[in-house]
Amino acid sequence: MPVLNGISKEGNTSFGLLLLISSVKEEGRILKCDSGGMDFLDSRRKSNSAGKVIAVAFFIAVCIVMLKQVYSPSYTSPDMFSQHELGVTHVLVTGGAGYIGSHAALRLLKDSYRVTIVDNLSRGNLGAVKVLQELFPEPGRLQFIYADLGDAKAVNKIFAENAFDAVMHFAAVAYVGESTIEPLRYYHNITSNTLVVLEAMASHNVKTLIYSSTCATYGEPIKMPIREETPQLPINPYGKAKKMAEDIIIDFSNTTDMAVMILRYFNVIGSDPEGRLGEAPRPELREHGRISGACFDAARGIIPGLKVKGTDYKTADGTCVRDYIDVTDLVDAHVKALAHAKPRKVGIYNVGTGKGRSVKEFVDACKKATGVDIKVEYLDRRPGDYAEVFSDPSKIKQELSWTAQYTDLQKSLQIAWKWQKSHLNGYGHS
Ligand SMILES: O=c1ccn([C@@H]2O[C@H](COP(=O)(O)OP(=O)(O)O[C@H]3OC[C@@H](O)[C@H](O)[C@H]3O)[C@@H](O)[C@H]2O)c(=O)[nH]1
Repeated sequence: MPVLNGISKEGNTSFGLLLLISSVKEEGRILKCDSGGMDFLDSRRKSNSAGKVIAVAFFIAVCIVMLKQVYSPSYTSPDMFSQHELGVTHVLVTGGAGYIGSHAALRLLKDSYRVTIVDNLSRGNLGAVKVLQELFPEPGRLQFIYADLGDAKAVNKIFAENAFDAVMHFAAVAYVGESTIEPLRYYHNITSNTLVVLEAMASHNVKTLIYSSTCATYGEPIKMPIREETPQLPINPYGKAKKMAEDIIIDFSNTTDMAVMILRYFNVIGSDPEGRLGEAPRPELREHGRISGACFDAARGIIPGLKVKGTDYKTADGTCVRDYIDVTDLVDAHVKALAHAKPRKVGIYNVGTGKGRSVKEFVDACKKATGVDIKVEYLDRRPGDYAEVFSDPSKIKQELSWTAQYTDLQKSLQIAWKWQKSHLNGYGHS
């Protein structure tokens, strides 16, 4: 139960009752009281029948409270968010407890937006939300809602209770390797959940969407660098699910006056330069993890070494080439996209540095940034990987006046390393 462990570790009292929930499914509805709750009933049953009635009543009351907790904002009253405030944009950040979503929420809050985070905490961290809450405690700035986007009823309720001006839709599973093993999880979580978000937006008249897409939608183009017009021919379920979500968004937006921005991220690295947030992937998903997480885990001695997956690609040194974009630059692109979003328009932008670096180069930069001589093991290719992708970011530069500022890979890794070193258990224990 990763979610509940995460909650208990955070020691958040407002979530105390959720500890009775025994199963939280990533893409499903929640709620089934666990054996702990039933044992509690059993012991009452033995004593007397009056006790039994009280116990049952108590049990039902606990369940009702739990349901209320789950479907209500957990930090701030929804009333404060139910009205548009003149001149203040209220952004729904799905997946705002995750790595990129939390950095985006921080930037939006710094820029005086009101933010509602919706997250099912399956991959994100309540600890990241708590950091944001401590930074922005004023009423009406930030609320957190624990909910799953696969639950259309819950999503509709959230939209009905809040007056959103825009949606930044980050929430998604995002491991290429995992997507080849569990494709249905990816189509559900990425494609059908996007449908749920779009339907809720349509029902509640929310007209601006910034969508997190990926370079994985291009697959393995013959010509580099990748432009937005480069044909999208994804080769793994992750890329395909994101491409389908893009298609659905575009088709739907053509029938409405929605303002849509689709950002195709390249490989995101780094963390908040002020050290407040970082990348904290779930340890149990380590085998699917991204290169940055693996490098840091190896540098911290959490894993014995880094496994480089594939050395026989047709690239200069035989390892895959990627375009590493710092998360601070990425969230800046989101804020610019939000500012430039126009009704009846779909803007599609690559978000990358324009420079490709091999996995071997990445590992060298990571060794220098951490000062650790990371042990490296060379393995076979990982299913779903493409040899080389890097962006042509000229469209976003021209149209949104955005360019990557953090182009020194080692420096970005150094910033991230600082957070990693001081958060050995991610957001669990510092
Ligand atoms: O432990 C590892 C992890 C990764 N790698 C390699 O490092 C390269 C980059 O892999 P990552 O998993 O970090 O990133 P990917 O390129 O697969 O996808 C990433 O970028 C696009 C985003 O939209 C995706 O969400 C993100 O996962 C690949 O060649 C991969 O095989 C290793 O050699 N060892």
